[in-house]
Amino acid sequence: MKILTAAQTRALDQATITEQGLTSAQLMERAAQALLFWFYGQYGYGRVPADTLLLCGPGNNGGDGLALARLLHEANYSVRVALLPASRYSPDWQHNRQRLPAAVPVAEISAGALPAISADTVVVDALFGTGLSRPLAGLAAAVVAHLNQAQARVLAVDIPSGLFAEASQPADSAVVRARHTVSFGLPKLAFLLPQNAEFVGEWQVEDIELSPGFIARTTTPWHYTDAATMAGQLPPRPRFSHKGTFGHALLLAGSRGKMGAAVLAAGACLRGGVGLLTAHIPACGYDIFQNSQPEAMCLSDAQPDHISELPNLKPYQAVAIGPGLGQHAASSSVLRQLLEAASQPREKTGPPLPLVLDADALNLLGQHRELLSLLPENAVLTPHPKEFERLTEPARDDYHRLELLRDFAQQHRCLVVLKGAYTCLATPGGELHFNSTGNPGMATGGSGDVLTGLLLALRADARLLPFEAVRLAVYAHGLAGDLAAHETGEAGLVAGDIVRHLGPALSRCSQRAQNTK
Ligand SMILES: NC(=O)C1=CN([C@@H]2O[C@H](COP(=O)(O)OP(=O)(O)OC[C@H]3O[C@@H](n4cnc5c(N)ncnc54)[C@H](O)[C@@H]3O)[C@@H](O)[C@H]2O)[C@@H](O)CC1
Ligand SMILES: Nc1ncnc2c1ncn2[C@@H]1O[C@H](COP(=O)(O)OP(=O)(O)O)[C@@H](O)[C@H]1O
Ligand SMILES: [K+]
Repeated sequence: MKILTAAQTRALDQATITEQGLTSAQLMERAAQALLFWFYGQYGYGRVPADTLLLCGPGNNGGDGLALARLLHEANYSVRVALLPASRYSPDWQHNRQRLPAAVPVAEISAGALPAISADTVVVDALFGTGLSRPLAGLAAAVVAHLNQAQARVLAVDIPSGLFAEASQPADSAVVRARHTVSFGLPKLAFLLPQNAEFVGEWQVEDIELSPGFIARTTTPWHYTDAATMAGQLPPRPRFSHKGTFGHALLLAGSRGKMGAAVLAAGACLRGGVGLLTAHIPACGYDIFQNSQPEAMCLSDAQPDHISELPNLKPYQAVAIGPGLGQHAASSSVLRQLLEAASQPREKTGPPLPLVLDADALNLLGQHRELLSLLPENAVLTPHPKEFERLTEPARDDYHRLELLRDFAQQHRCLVVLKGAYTCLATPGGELHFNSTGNPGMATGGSGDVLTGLLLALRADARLLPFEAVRLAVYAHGLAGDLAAHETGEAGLVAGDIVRHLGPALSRCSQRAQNTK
């Protein structure tokens, strides 16, 4: 799914109207219907809130609010409307103002007459949408401050008023703190960034049949990976496949006290469908590893507590390094040797050895930035924001972090997975793909190691292109976390639960096998 700018969204609106032979008021009616269904979903038919206040601005966002007020009134909700005065109202605002039944109380807001809002009022914020051209000031800002201090349940129409759709607003600007946001057609970039969570609340996107042709023709660096994007992305395992078909992966992981990271990553790699897995681990971890992962092979390092040797890479189709590695100088030297070996072409024409770098491998890269020039094309790096900062610089805000991310992936021709809620995958071509799956239960030690193992499995599978493998791993990892949380609850979720649910998560992304019997 694409994410468009506010300007592109306006053009999409226009294209939909032209292509489908609609009036703009008819499109607005679709938006209002979607909002009405949100109310039905929340309150059912019989349990309507005692007091619903619609705050309506002068543009089409306010027009949506006016249309919704009519629909709610017709559905026997007790509604009242407060209008923000302006010198100009949009034509569809005027149309819906006229259609509002006289029985609905309408008041004009002024500094001395702000609408009454109690903690029990359900407030629809239809002040400003994607037409916001500057931070809110004056009366609009006063209304927002009044609303925010009332602590009422707020539903924002399209986007919380005062929030820019794809940039930071100046600090201390007035922005509505919504509990819910219902948007139309496509998500907005602002919804995906931690700095906006306090304003956006829970968000959802309702389909109002916006022009698919226009969306397909419109270019954007931003994408949202949802279930529809991922359907059928994992190829079926051919009937006559054998373990060589899915690649032999090498995992370099673990140190004394952190063997669990190696075990979790290995488990995820095996559940990710790899053909063969070899783990190279410090000698202290040999028994632990062999006992917990009998399906994997194990190479023991000469050093007891950390990795100091790089195995011969010839047998392997992909290598991951980092989980639980520690930052010993000898392990740092192994990382350097690995990058040097991987930056040499394997065969004359073949792609470079697929690499996945995580955790301490990233911290070591941050300490030795000269190694970045050795990264082979399409190497996968999986930093969380702190690890990413060590590779680049502190970000001013979440939008700046996205810029740094995009630049880094383009400059080093690698795939960077910036982890968190809505994990963002940056490609060498400058695209940013935000992931839709996952939950706060995954904010627990070892979740990232599981992702590394799954990435390793899918990068070893030669049937998947590098970008496809990484996007699939990120999505399936989050989905496995969601399936696990269903069983354990979020607080009770541990990383091993994610491993156990990788199989079902991948199945949901798989194509049905055809002609394989
Ligand atoms: N395809 C879509 O996305 C659809 C959008 N619709 C609605 O239309 C909205 C966009 O409507 P508009 O383009 O009319 O924009 P808005 O409703 O956001 O308002 C724009 C108006 O507010 C003024 N304005 C902007 N910033 C201001 C500020 N800081 N202080 C005071 N006034 C300010 C502008 O000069 C303009 O008059 C969407 O957010 C959505 O709610 C729906 O009606 C139908 C479908
Ligand atoms: N709130 C959240 N919502 C969705 N996914 C999350 C959330 N918190 C963490 N995750 C996921 O869990 C993983 C955590 O990785 P990481 O920070 O490396 O943890 P660790 O080092 O403990 O393994 C990442 O894939 C991240 O996207
Ligand atoms: K709004």
